[in-house]
Amino acid sequence: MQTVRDIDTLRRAVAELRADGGTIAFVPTMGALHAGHMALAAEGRRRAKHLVASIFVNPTQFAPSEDLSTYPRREASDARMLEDGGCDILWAPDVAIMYPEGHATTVTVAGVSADLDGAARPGHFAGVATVVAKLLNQVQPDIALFGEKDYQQLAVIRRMVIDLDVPVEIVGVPTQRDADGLALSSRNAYLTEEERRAARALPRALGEAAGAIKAGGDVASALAAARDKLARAGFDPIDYVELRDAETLAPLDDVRRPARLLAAARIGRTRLIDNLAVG
Ligand SMILES: Nc1ncnc2c1ncn2[C@@H]1O[C@H](COP(=O)(O)OP(=O)(O)OP(=O)(O)O)[C@@H](O)[C@H]1O
Ligand SMILES: CC(C)(CO)[C@@H](O)C(=O)[O-]
Ligand code: BAL
Repeated sequence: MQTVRDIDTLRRAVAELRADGGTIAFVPTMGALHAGHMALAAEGRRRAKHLVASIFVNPTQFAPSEDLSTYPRREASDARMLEDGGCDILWAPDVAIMYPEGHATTVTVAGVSADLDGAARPGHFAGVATVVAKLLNQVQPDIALFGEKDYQQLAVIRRMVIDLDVPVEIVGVPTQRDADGLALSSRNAYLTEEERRAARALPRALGEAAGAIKAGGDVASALAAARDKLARAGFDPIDYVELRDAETLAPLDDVRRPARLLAAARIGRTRLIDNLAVG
């Protein structure tokens, strides 16, 4: 695996892969890799001949009050994991390469970015959409893989790629979970042992709400019960627990269309998100 830190070298390395024939899969990450990221890499390898991954902790998607300065960084062990996962190129630019002096363009995706995490983290999805647009232009892959764990992010990127006519196929990969159901996330590393135990309530609350809704129960009561369970487990604040259209993320109060339960809540200093298909 070749680790690349500037755009000219990246373009040459990608051209060499192209010359070898076959398709290129791309997995963008912020590093601190775990089995969730490696599931994206494995799916990329299944679908394409070559694999490119990026590690870039993108400052523009963090609000000033967020955890940019403490976000886990461990590039050496990440690189070993990617190499073992069959990655050909690790694209690891620094901030001055991604956002050189004079950089002035922002991509905003209206509608699907507006609420949920868009409301809780103002500016977050503009930061994500801008850096993903840049990463896709830099790497120019055939397919790019994103986790369903960040479900709204996946919906924003799908919309952006359609709207900007980006010639790439976006592939969503199911959420990888620990044995007790908690979605794998780099931010789980912030949890104390006690918080980690309490955090199980998040997938369980969503599972119970999904079960109740599928059984024909009242949606508002199922969401209220989920919020209640999270509060009893010590989550505070609970940013949202919502039932949404699985594609547009528009609010829903029944499951006549494919629906998704989405939640975000804080336990101690750690904000966790999760989501589940309903029906
Ligand atoms: N548990 C998971 N299952 C599947 N995909 C995942 C999982 N966790 C992260 N991903 C995906 O990996 C990609 C990179 O995510 P990122 O580097 O932000 O990791 P993360 O664990 O989500 O970190 P964070 O704690 O910041 O949310 C994204 O497409 C994300 O959806
Ligand atoms: C897609 C992404 C790499 C953009 O910075 C990030 O939001 C992430 O890791 O999910
Ligand atoms: N996992 C999405 C990136 C973020 O939370 O900033």
